[in-house]
Amino acid sequence: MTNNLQKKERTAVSSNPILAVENLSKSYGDLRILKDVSVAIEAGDFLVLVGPSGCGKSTLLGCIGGLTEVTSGNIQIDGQDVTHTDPAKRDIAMVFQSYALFPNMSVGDNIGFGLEVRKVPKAERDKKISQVAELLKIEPLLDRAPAQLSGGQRQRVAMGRALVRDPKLFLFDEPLSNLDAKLRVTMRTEIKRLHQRLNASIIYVTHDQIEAMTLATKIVVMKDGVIQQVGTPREIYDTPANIFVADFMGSPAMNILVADVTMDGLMARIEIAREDGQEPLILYDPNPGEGIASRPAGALKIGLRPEALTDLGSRSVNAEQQFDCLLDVVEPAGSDTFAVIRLGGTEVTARMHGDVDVNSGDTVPICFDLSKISYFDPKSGERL
Ligand SMILES: Nc1ncnc2c1ncn2[C@@H]1O[C@H](COP(=O)(O)OP(=O)(O)OP(=O)(O)O)[C@@H](O)[C@H]1O
Repeated sequence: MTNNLQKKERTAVSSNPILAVENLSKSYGDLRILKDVSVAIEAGDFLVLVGPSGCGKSTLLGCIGGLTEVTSGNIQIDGQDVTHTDPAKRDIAMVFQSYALFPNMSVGDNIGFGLEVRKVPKAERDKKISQVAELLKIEPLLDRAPAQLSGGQRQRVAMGRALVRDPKLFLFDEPLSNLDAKLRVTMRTEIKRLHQRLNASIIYVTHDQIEAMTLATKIVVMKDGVIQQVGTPREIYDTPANIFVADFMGSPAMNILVADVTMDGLMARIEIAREDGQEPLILYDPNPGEGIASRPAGALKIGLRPEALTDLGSRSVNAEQQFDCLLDVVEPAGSDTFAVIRLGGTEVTARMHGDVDVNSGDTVPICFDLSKISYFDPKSGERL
């Protein structure tokens, strides 16, 4: 049962997908880069592939785009098998990190190039170019050369070149990574707005988990060429499939600590060791779920997001689950203040309101909100 559930969580099954990748593997010699990857999206989905550097995101995108030949498996776009189809015949448009604009062509010609290659008549081409330029707010730039543009403007032109084609599928490979932090956030919002307006089907690669959370309708988390979890941003954040996902998605990361978990009536009693001979922390989870209720008592790993450890009076916390904790380090971050506490043999992060007056070395009451606690197998790291 658990295995089936996990399997279901790790593949996205869809009845009428615009893209379906089935059992895809890619190797270079003996090096297995993608291992039996299956994923599908509906038209209008914004799928973000996220994972650490080298996990195979770009390779997967390359296979979908036809730039990388697959070793085994199958790729369908809108019901057509394109596994071995030439990239130009897949009805997709790609936007890369490097933008790859033609330096000797004007912005307008860059945007229209794909249409010209497809022998679209000039009048129709010009109409589409100006529509896209209006959409991206780059009309005044159409006669300029790429060298005369800022990074953000180049990024828009690269997007314009993709948008003008109106393809079945857009592929984006880290399109914002060359931009400075502020512009990244602005462009992120613009891409999201564009997606909402056009309802385009997008596959987007990033190693930035905030970009993934903010843009995606569906996230695929990868590690070492294997899909770890497929889900909405909320599912991935609230119910990570394993400790890797829990740790990778969210900033600061989810606190993972060792605890002794026993059933006490219908509640789970969670005992967390403290340092310096202090009494252990005893917490109660009223809704531990069948997976925990039916397990023998023993040590588990539990996951609590920083916002589940908070100051009194903030958010909806149960004041009964409140303990004095020594704040090792306090890090004010404007709207939030983060505090590091030593618990369960590790350092955990509490997220407090930015206006609480606390300093490193203070001992203050911290409330534990267990409504979104995660339990993980201590050996495999899988969600229980
Ligand atoms: N042509 C190739 N020959 C051999 N190994 C390759 C080749 N292309 C990619 N790799 C390896 O495949 C793995 C996955 O690379 P890929 O670019 O897909 O990762 P990624 O998740 O997109 O990483 P990043 O976020 O750093 O771009 C890496 O270990 C890389 O070294």
